[in-house]
Amino acid sequence: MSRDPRINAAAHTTTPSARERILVALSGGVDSAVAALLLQREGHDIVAAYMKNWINEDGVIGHCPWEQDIEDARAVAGRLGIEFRVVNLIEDYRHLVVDYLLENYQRGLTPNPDVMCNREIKFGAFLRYARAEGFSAVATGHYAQRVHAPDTPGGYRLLEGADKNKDQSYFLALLSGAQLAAARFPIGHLEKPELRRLAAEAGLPNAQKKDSQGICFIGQVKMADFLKAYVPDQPGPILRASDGQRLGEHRGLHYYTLGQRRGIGIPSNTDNKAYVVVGKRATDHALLVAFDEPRAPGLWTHEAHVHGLSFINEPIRAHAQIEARVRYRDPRIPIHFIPETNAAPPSIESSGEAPETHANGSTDCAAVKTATHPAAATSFAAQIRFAAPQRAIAPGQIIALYRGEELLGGGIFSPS
Ligand SMILES: Nc1ncnc2c1ncn2[C@@H]1O[C@H](COP(=O)(O)OP(=O)(O)OP(=O)(O)O)[C@@H](O)[C@H]1O
Repeated sequence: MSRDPRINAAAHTTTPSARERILVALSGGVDSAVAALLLQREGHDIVAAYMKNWINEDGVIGHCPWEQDIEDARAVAGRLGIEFRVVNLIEDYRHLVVDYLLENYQRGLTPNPDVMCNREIKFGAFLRYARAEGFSAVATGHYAQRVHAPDTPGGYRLLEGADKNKDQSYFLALLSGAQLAAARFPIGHLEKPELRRLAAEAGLPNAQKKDSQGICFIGQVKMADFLKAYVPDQPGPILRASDGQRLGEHRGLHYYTLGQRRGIGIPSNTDNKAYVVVGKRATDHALLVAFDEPRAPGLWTHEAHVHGLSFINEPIRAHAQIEARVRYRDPRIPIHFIPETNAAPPSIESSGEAPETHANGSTDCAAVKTATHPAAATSFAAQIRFAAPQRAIAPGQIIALYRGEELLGGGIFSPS
C-alpha cells in the first residue's frame, strides 16, 4: 500500500468499472492469459489479439519461437471461449522500434526497445488498431497498477506493480496520460505465485509456461548477433582513458556499452583489476577503457542531462526532489530534478495518439513516424542531480521518474 495519501484515496475510489469492449494483448505467456481471465470474470466484452511484431526474414539471428507463442495464445483464447486475432504490426515495429534501435546503436547510444515498444506499438499502433475496431481500451499483462485519480489532468495515476520483484513500471516510463487512460493492467495488483495459482485453477493451458525474456527477437538471441546482422562493423582503437595508450582494436563502438566489462578482449596486466568501458569518442572512433574502480574517469557521475521527457500527468516545471530508476530492476534513488527553462514542457497528450488510421484499421506509417517517432517525442529537457553517484549512466538509456511508488514519467539520458 502506498504511503502517499493522495494515491490511497484515489485507489479506494476505484469503483468496479462498467462493461467495456476491451482488446487484450495476448502474448502466449501466462501473465496476459490471466489478464484476459480477470477481465472476463469482471464481465467485460473481450477479444484477444497476438501482435506479430517481428519476422527474422533472413533467419540470420537465430530462432524466435513466435509460431509457438501464437499457438499458446490461441489455446488460451480457446479455453476462455473468446475470439482470437493475429494483428500484423511488422511494418510499424520495423519503423518505430527496430529503426530506433539500429539508429541509436549506430550513434553509439544505448537504446531501450522494450520502453519504445510500449509507447509506439502496444499503446501506439496496437491501440490505434483497437480504437478503429471499436474497442475502448487495450489490456496487457504488465505488472503495473492504474488507479483512478480525478484530481489529475489525465484522470489516472500509474503505480508500480504490487509484486515488487516483477514490477514493470520502468518499461512504461514514456507513456502519455492519454495512453494510460486507454490502458488496462488487470494483473498489476497480483503477486506472481498467486497469478500462477489462478491460471492453474482456471485450467489455462500455459499456467506453467516459463516467463519470457522481454521482446522476442532480443530475448531469444544475443544483442551482439542481432547487431552483427544489421550494422556493419566499423573498427577503431581501444585506448586507455588515463594516458591514451592503445591497447587493441574493437569491431565497432555499437557492440559496447558504458560500464561493460565482459567481451572487451583486453587482458588486464594487474591482479584483481579488470578493464571496463568508460567512454566512446566519435572523433577518432575510439573505445575508452579504464580499470573498474570508483576513480575511473567517466564511469561514475553525480549529474546527468535528460531530454525527450514526457509526463503522465502534470509536467514538473520547477526544481523538485523526486526519485528515479535508471535501469529496470535498479532500486529507486533520490534525485534533484532541475527543468530547463528554455524547453517547452510536453502536453499530457503529447505522444502515442497519432490520429492517422485508415478505414481498414491499418496505420499510415509515414504519418505515425512524423508524429510519434521516438526522436521527435518532446523537446522538454532537464538536469538530474543524483543524491549518490551513479555508475555507468549511458546516453540513450531511459530514466523513469517516481514520487514514491507513483511513476511520473520518464526521459532519455543525453550524450555529454
Ligand atoms: N506478441 C505479443 N502479442 C500480444 N501481446 C503481447 C505480445 N508481446 C507482449 N505482449 C503484451 O505485453 C505484455 C508485457 O510483455 P512482456 O514481453 O513483458 O511479457 P510478460 O511480462 O512475460 O507477459 P506474458 O506472460 O503475458 O508474456 C504481455 O503481458 C502482453 O499483454
